[in-house]
Amino acid sequence: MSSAQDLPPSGIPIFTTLAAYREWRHRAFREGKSVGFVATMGALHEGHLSLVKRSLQSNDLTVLSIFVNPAQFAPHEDLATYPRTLPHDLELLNALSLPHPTTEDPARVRKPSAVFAPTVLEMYPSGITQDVAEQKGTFVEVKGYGHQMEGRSRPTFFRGVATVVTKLFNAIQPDHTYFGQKDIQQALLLKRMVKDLLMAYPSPDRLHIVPTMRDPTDGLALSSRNAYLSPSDRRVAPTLYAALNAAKSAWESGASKDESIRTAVDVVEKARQEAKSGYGEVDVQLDYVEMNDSDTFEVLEGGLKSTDVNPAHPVILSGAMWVGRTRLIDNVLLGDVGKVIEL
Ligand SMILES: Nc1ncnc2c1ncn2[C@@H]1O[C@H](COP(=O)(O)OP(=O)(O)OP(=O)(O)O)[C@@H](O)[C@H]1O
Ligand SMILES: CC(C)(CO)[C@@H](O)C(=O)[O-]
Ligand code: BAL
Repeated sequence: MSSAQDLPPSGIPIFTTLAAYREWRHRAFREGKSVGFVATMGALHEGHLSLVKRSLQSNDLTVLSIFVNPAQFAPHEDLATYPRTLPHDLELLNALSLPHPTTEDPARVRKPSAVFAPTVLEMYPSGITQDVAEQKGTFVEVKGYGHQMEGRSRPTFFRGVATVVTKLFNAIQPDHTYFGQKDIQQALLLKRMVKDLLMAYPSPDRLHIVPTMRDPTDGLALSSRNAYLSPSDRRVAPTLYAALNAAKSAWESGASKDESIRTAVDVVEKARQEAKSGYGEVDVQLDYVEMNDSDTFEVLEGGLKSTDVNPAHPVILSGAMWVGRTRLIDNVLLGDVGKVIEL
C-alpha cells in the first residue's frame, strides 16, 4: 500500500504500484472474495458512482482505478488540462456505502475497497508518447471497430483505450467490471476485445454496461469534461441530448434513418444560431450524429426505417458536439435496449 506523502488522506487504501496492488489481490484470491472493478480517469461524478454502486451490489470487494491515460489523447487534445481532482474523488468514495446485500443488519455496509492510482511509468514501463508514429512497445487494436463514430473524429483513441484497459485488467484481475453507456462504443469494443483475447479476468459476460446518468433538470449526460463548460456553454450543452431524442422520436414515428438524422441536425442548427447571437455568444459545432448497428458498428443505410430493423439488435444513435472548446458526446439506443445495457 502506498504511504506516499503527496497522497491525500483516505480511509480507502490507495495503491500506486502494481506490486502493492498484487499483494492485496492475492489475498482476495486466497480468501475467495470476488473483485468488481471500475476504470476511470478521475474527476468523479454521480455517473462514476453509479458504476461503483453496481459493483458494490454484486461483489465482495470493489476497486476503482484513477489514471489519466496519455495514450488515448491525440497530441492536440486536452491531456494537460484534463480535470485532476484526487482529494475530492477520495472524499466522494469515502462517503459512499451501500447496505450489505446479504443481511438486514444496518451496521453491515459495503464500501469501495481500494483505489489503484498508478503513475504513467508504472502503466507504460516502455515509456509512452502520444504520437502514434513514434510509439514503441505493445499496443492493442480492435480492428474494424475503432474507426466509426468516435473513432472517425479520434482515430487513435480506441487504440489507447484498448491498450490501457488491457493493462488495467491484467493488473486488477477483476471478476466483474462496469462501464458506462455514455461511452457506448468504448464499452462494446472492450467487450469484444475481452472475448477476442480470451480474457478470464473479466470474462466477456462479466463486462457490464450501465445506463447513462444525467442531470435530472435538463438531461445533460454527466461527464468529467462538463467542468470545462462556462455558465453560457452549460445552457446550450443539453442540445445534443435534445437532438438525439428528436431523432429517436422521428425514427419511432416511421421516419427513415436519413430523415431522423436530419431532425437531429436541425435541432443543433437552431441552437447554434441562437447561441451565436445570444447572451455569452457560444460557438456550437456539430461533429457528427450517426446511427450504427450495435454489433458490427456499421452505419445504417439512409433509407432504412425502424420497421426494417430487428428490435433485438439495437441501433446506436450517437453524436458529438462542440460547445465552445468542450467536446461533448452522447447516445441513445433504439430497439431492445436491454440486449446491450443492464437496466
Ligand atoms: N454519465 C455517466 N453515466 C454512467 N457512466 C458514466 C457517465 N460518465 C462517465 N461514465 C463512465 O465512467 C467510466 C469512466 O469514465 P471517465 O473517467 O472518462 O469519465 P467521463 O465523465 O466519461 O469523462 P470524459 O469527460 O472524459 O468523457 C466510463 O466507463 C464511462 O463510460
Ligand atoms: C476506460 C478509461 C478509464 C480508459 O482510460 C477511459 O476511457 C474512460 O474513463 O472512459
Ligand atoms: N470517457 C472517455 C474518455 C476520453 O474521452 O478520453
